[in-house]
Amino acid sequence: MSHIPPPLPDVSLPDPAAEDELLFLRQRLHTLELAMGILEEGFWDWDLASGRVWRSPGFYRMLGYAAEAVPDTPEGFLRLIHPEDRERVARLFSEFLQRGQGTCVAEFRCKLADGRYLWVEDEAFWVTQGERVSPLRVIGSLKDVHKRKLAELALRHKSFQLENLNLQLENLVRRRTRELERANALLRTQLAEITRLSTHDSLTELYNRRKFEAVLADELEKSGQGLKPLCLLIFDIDYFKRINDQYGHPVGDQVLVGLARWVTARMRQTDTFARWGGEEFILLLPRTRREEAWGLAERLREGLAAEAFTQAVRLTVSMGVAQLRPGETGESLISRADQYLYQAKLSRNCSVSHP
Ligand SMILES: Nc1nc2c(ncn2[C@@H]2O[C@H](COP(=O)(O)OP(=O)(O)OP(=O)(O)O)[C@@H](O)[C@H]2O)c(=O)[nH]1
Repeated sequence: MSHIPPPLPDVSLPDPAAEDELLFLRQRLHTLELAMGILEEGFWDWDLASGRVWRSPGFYRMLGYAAEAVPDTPEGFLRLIHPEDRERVARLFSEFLQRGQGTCVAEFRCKLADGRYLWVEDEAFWVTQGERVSPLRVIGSLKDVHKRKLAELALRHKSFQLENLNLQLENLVRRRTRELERANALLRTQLAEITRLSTHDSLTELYNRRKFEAVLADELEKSGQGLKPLCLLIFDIDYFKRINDQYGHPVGDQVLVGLARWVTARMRQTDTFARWGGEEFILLLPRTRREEAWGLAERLREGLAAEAFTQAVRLTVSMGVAQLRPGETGESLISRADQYLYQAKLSRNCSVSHP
């Protein structure tokens, strides 16, 4: 190994004890020099008085330079530090020098002889000698931390990527949740609308025939199949076709809506009002005798005839009124009221009822 120095030449001293001590010291120094030659780590020793830096063989081996290729000054080494790290390291080192004691550790990239860069860790110490208070030298070690540093950087990069992915994922989840909430709200609205349409007439917003029949079945039960009075009133607008023909279908629609609102406003809470079809409407009057139902039919008929609907449209209605007979079915009750309506239609603008 060319870097291992030969032992120092023997120098004879007159005092045998001093000679023994010198021999012992020479051997230790030689051991130290051998160790320096073997160690992988690099060592350096800066003598502040001369300004020169000594570096160990391991130092040059690590960086691949011949000893004479790196000037033996701190600046000579500073030039090998990666430009992106140089200022930081120089600042750290200068602060350390100003402190005049302690240690300083820095990690940076160092340029190798083949042009590549190696991550190293440089640790510097102040050295005082003997009784002297002011330090004379600064020494340090240089370690190859390239693999560890690359793994650390790769890990940092991965964790950065992960954080980014996490953020993207969170954003995606937030966006999807918002979309789902919107879709759910839309579905709820649509479902409510479908439910409403299954029970309501879309033009007048009254109950439709289906819902009315369900209510009728309930009320039949409640009436004890006719033991308690229950009346049904069917009415139909007279000559409604003429209104459509004269004012147009949209006005006809508005008239139907106006009539529905007008009657609804005059109903009792227990009554059920529905559009039976076309310009035909139906009213269910629980706990109501035929005479009362008849009175109501007449009041509605007269009131409607006196009312001016949209575009001052005037109309009359014909009514059929029937009270549930004991044991009678809902179908039969409707059919009877319809027959009375048919009879009313013979003269129009009147109500017909039979016991
Ligand atoms: N605008 C509008 N017209 C409707 C609607 N449903 C049914 N009609 C109309 O109602 C009219 C019913 O005509 P008809 O059955 O001849 O009865 P009418 O003209 O009222 O005569 P009578 O009932 O015999 O007095 C038709 O012209 C239908 O087009 C609706 O939702 N909107």
